[in-house]
Amino acid sequence: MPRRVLISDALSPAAIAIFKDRGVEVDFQPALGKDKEKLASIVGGFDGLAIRSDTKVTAEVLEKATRLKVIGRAGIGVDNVDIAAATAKGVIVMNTPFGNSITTAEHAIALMFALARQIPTADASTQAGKWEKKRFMGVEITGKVMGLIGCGNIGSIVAARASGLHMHVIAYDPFLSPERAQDLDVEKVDLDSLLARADVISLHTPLTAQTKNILSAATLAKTKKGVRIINCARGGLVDEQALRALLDSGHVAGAAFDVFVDEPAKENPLFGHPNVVCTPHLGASTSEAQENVALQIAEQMSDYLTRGAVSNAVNFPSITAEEAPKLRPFIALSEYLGSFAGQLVDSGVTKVTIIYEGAVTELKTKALTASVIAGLLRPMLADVSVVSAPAVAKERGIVIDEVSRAADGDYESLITLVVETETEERRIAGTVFHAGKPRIISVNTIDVDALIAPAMIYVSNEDKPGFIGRFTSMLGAAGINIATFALGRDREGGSAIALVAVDETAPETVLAEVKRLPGVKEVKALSF
Ligand SMILES: NC(=O)C1=CN([C@@H]2O[C@H](COP(=O)(O)OP(=O)(O)OC[C@H]3O[C@@H](n4cnc5c(N)ncnc54)[C@H](O)[C@@H]3O)[C@@H](O)[C@H]2O)C=CC1
Ligand SMILES: O=C(O)C(=O)COP(=O)(O)O
Repeated sequence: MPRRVLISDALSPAAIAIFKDRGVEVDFQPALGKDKEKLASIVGGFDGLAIRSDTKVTAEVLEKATRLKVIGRAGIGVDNVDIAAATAKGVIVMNTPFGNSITTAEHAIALMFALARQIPTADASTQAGKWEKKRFMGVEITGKVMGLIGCGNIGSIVAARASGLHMHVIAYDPFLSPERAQDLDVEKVDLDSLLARADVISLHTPLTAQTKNILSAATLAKTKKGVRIINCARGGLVDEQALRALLDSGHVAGAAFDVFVDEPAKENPLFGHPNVVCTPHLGASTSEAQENVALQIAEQMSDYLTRGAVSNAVNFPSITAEEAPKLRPFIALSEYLGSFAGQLVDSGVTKVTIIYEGAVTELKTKALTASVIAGLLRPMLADVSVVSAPAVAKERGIVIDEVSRAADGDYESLITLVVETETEERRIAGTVFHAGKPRIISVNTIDVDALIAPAMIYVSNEDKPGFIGRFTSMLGAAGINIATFALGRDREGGSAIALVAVDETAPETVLAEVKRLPGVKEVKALSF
């Protein structure tokens, strides 16, 4: 069935051609994002949803998105997507982290000049025929201190532009390394010194619990008199009421805002002040940036939907189109290992250790770990997916440990899964042979060689003569056909296991009969 993508925001039409070229059907409804009800009513028919900031992908929308596999944000901020709800549903959320950063940095600089020379009000006054030359006394930018809150992609471009304008750039960003600060010719400072020293403050962080109201009444009070404040990042970083009060008192000389707590902003505490310049979330709105982000998101989404490649996902590790086919059999193996263990354990899982050995360590083991966890949880939680599994496991307090080491046995690649519960430990290992078929090669340290089949029976027993004959006769008598039969034991007369692929699922009554055979310790029907 062809993949279908809904574009619910004003993306550049360049995206449509890319989707079509890659064999993905597109429904382009650029105004749909503003209509939550309509979006929810049709989203169920699509595998992909391409958006900008107008579309709010809430838990309610996701609830209806039964077929959705990927949300693509043509831009940077994904705060309009309920990532936790998307992850819980196994939906990949990807963005284009660089496509509009230059454009947004340029908007911050444009706003700085608009404030410094009062260009919007001077323009309005001049065109009204007033010629108020004396009213519009500006300030020079050269030699002033630019204080950046957040110095990531956009902040660092603003830093370079500001340095080019002969400003002294200081930055508050706890994640900015001293080496990177030096490369950028930026002085790394703490928030209080930035507030005390900056003539212009420009915000470039995402909106998080830590950054919400980072400029609050208390922090704004520590700013230098005459400061100018620019927000091209996200509404909510600045307390709008508190800023208005300081504009009114004359402490803050000007504010230029592109983003607001409530968008679209029809009313706002900042509106109407003579020293405020506002734009309607235009930071990313240049033809160059829009072309960039539309092309990029269409490529990324098509690559995922048609080839399994994941790039720039905020809730899943990246996988290139070249890696995807190599990874696929190992993803299947990982899910089988997890599912096998999940079907064997009887009590709550507390810890999962996944040991990767040999060539498989070169692959994206994060994706494999996610697959193991999805397989492990699926017998207990119906709709867990590779995307949602790590978050679900974390929520349940399951400790996940990943170990990678060189091969030291017969296999080029080996994955061993150790699952601990309050009462037991299970250890299952598997590999992928050249033909790409996953195989189980040991269970609880007993060697075996079994291909995985949709229906299997697992038996652990004492290694005593007569068991196999009785067991297979029992299956025969119940009309259960054996497809393959794999055996293993630790030593003669010790512990043994049987992994039997059968043509149909063995009923409980038959399993109970097998359990009563002498020497049988455990019997389970497995389905994959
Ligand atoms: N107005 C518009 O149209 C646009 C707005 N944006 C917004 O700009 C913001 C920044 O984007 P990028 O630079 O691409 O993101 P980025 O992730 O590259 O940089 C963000 C920086 O903020 C820093 N940071 C995080 N928490 C912090 C904290 N508590 N205090 C100080 N610094 C902190 C991070 O360490 C990072 O260096 C995002 O919110 C994005 O959504 C992006 C594009 C267009
Ligand atoms: O990329 C971002 O984070 C933006 O805020 C740009 O938003 P937009 O795509 O213009 O609605």
